[in-house]
Amino acid sequence: MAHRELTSDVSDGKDEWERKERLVQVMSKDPAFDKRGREWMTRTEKYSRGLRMINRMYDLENTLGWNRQDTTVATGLLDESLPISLHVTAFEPVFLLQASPELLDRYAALTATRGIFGCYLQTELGHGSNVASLETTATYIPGTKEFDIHSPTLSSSKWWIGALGKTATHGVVQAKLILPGGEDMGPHLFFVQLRSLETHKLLPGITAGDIGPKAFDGTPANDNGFARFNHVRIPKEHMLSKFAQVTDDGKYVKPPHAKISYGGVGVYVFILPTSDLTSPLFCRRRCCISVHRWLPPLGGSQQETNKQYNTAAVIAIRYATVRRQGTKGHDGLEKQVISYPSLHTRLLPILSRAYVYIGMGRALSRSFQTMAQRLSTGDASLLAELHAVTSGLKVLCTTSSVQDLENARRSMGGHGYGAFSGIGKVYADMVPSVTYEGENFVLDQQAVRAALKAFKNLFGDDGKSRPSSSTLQNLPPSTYYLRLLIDSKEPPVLHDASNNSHPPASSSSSSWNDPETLILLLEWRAALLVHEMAQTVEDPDATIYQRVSKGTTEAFVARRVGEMISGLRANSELKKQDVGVLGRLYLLFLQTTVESALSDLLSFSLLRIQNPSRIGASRDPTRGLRMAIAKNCLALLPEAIGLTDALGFSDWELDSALGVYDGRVYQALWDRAQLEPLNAKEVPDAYEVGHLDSLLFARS
Ligand SMILES: Cc1cc2nc3c(=O)[nH]c(=O)nc-3n(C[C@H](O)[C@H](O)[C@H](O)COP(=O)(O)OP(=O)(O)OC[C@H]3O[C@@H](n4cnc5c(N)ncnc54)[C@H](O)[C@@H]3O)c2cc1C
Repeated sequence: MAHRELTSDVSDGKDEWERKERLVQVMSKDPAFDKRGREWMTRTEKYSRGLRMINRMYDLENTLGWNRQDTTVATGLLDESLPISLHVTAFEPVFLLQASPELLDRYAALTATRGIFGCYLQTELGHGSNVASLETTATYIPGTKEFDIHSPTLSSSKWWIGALGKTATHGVVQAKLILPGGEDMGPHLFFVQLRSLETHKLLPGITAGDIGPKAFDGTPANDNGFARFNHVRIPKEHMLSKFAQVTDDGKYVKPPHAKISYGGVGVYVFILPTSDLTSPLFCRRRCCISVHRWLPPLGGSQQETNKQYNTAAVIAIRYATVRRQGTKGHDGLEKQVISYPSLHTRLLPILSRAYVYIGMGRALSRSFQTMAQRLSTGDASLLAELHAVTSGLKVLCTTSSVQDLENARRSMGGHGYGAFSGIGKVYADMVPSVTYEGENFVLDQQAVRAALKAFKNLFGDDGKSRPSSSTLQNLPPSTYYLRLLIDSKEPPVLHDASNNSHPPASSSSSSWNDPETLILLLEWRAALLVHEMAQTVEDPDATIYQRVSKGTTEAFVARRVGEMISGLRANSELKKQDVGVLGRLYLLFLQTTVESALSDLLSFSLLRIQNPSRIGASRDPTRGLRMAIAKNCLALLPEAIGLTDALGFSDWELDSALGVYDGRVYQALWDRAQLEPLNAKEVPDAYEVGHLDSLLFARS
């Protein structure tokens, strides 16, 4: 595989690839970004190191003349969650898009130059997903034209807020707006100064700090924090009032549209009236930010995001290729562990997902651009579609990446458990992604709600209406699968899954290698799941929400993968051989997605038992699929290293003894173990002070 051409393709073009190479050259040699020895640092040292890295990055921006995109990519190259990311991805966009012109005049420039450093304070000790029940209050006082920000209870303490613990000087606070007459208008956003710009001390009335270490010691350089407000006064202008406002005498001014939404560059912020806080729309801002982080090219390049996912594939496949274990062959060498089917059938699907999510990011990026253009002309018609898509994708991407990281780690045996494998740290940092920016099980409900709404729009509340042909033609990508439920002759009859006219799959081996068959199967599964949900919505079974969310999102993704496969043929930048390899990889994605959907496919009788009357033959209707996966993995095996190299990681970025480019993993492990502080002294201090001494003595 000619991975250089592919690298450029994966990196969103040659220019992006060259940008990344240029930045890696600089950063990997700069002592500020030296990763050696960080395993031994305390939490406090890691936090300080994080701040040093941010400072150095902006020094480099100035001295080397980096543009904003260079700095964004450089930030993405750092494999650490740093307080700056909250300033850039959460605080700044919300502030810029929702602050009044007067507030922008005073603070926009300071925000851009980090004269002030922000965080986003929504979650409280007592409430996360249920934003409508947040307790922090912002009471308007007409006499002084101020808001009084107050935390009335312990459970109203802001909690989990990234960069709040020790770093941020300002924050956007989500608080219930209380009018002078005591009327509660529900959560609104307020711009609050937290710390002095001279001394960095907390302002009067504010109690704040770091919430402490996180599970698996994840994101140690990020100071997720708590805060309580004791009647803190802020000027009236500090309400983020581009849309909803309060008049000087304390009257509420509603946003101009019932569900006003606003799109910005890179991150999309959606503002809703308070009555909508629990509606599906409320989640938009959060899930779109998630997708921004999770689907690579949305921010402009592959380097800045999602590399955690790709990291798992690269490290595990490189290691499995050099690791030998088992009986010796004719060449006198033990087998490469990647040659074991139980290993490569685990790892190659991870690689296929890494590639597919890069392509998905690109597709979604284009959709966001279209939406932004339409929004600028007042056309909000794409919002609901993108909301549906991003809700489901956030769940799908984060859930699968966390699982894949752990699978990749386990594939490396004992060495996978060592910190030097590089995967444990990534896992620890990534595992909360299933919780923040929309808890996945809560977001499932958003995806389901959107699917049910589309179903009802087509078939009516009773499921008996017949959609017009123009409605069908205009089905958006997120619900394209619903077309399958239409019987053109006898409207609105839904196909019976046992009807011979469908489903599309016969289980011959060729059909399992046909992308269109696999896509259709996934679309049928989505359509039947949504139909099932619509019939049983009053009495849902234990897992229907998760299955509908997953099923509909996977149908959407599968159709996009079909487009990626067609697009390969038209891609003149790629060599013919690479087109073939990528086609196989995408096919593997579809095959393994179908395999993971088998319980649904079998539930809906979408697969028929083979040779029902023949004794001695396989009766398993899924065997053909699993055989096709096994063969496809074998065919891809020689390409695995080329495909991982094409993801374009340097050793500095990976920071993994097991994933080193030259394959000298034992040397790398050995060298790193020598750095262990316990090894600094032949006889440890514990012996000198008597602990070890008495332990050994007791044994003898
Ligand atoms: C690393 C990290 C960084 C974060 N950074 C920030 C930040 O910068 N700013 C900020 O404001 N917040 C931040 N958060 C908080 C985050 O947004 C919340 O944790 C998240 O919204 C989930 O809320 P919760 O933790 O209260 O969980 P809960 O809402 O209490 O959920 C607990 C369980 O209940 C289930 N559940 C809840 N509601 C429903 C429902 N309606 N239906 C079915 N099941 C339900 C959930 O699925 C979950 O299993 C961060 C969190 C983490 C872990």
